[in-house]
Amino acid sequence: MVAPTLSFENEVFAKFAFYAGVVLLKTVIMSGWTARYRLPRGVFISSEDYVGRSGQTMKIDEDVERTRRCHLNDIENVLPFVLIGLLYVLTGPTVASATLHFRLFAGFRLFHTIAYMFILPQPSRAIAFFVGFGVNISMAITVIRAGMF
Ligand SMILES: N[C@@H](CCC(=O)N[C@@H](CS)C(=O)NCC(=O)O)C(=O)O
Repeated sequence: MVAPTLSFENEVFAKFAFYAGVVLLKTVIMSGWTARYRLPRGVFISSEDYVGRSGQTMKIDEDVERTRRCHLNDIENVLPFVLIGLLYVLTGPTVASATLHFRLFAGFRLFHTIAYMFILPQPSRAIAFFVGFGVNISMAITVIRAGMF
């Protein structure tokens, strides 16, 4: 068995890097998604953004706000996944168990964005959130137990 290191020699780490990369990229893309609504609609976040745009005033746009909420929800969940996941890799989980955790998190995080941005009926977004939340809790418990014993 390969020692549980943060190295691509370690299959668990390689899988973690792949899925963490996917969800981090998705989080980064949310900025572009927000801009896609802001620019054509002339909806900006701060007063200085309106300088030189005659006739445009500050306003709230539901699509911009929805995209911002989706982005914030990613930040609330993806950053803990990356941090807890790194520690979890070092606990030496089996490849099967770790892959299940990573796939569930990444898959349901992507689904959370689809449910939020395309306004799927609840509880679709709530389910997507709770699966990812459960993965983070499960990995955190594994890390805490490994540190205790
Ligand atoms: N910060 C979240 C914590 C709970 C959470 O993430 N809930 C999920 C499932 S309902 C969600 O998609 N919340 C919407 C959001 O964060 O904008 C909130 O205020 O809702």
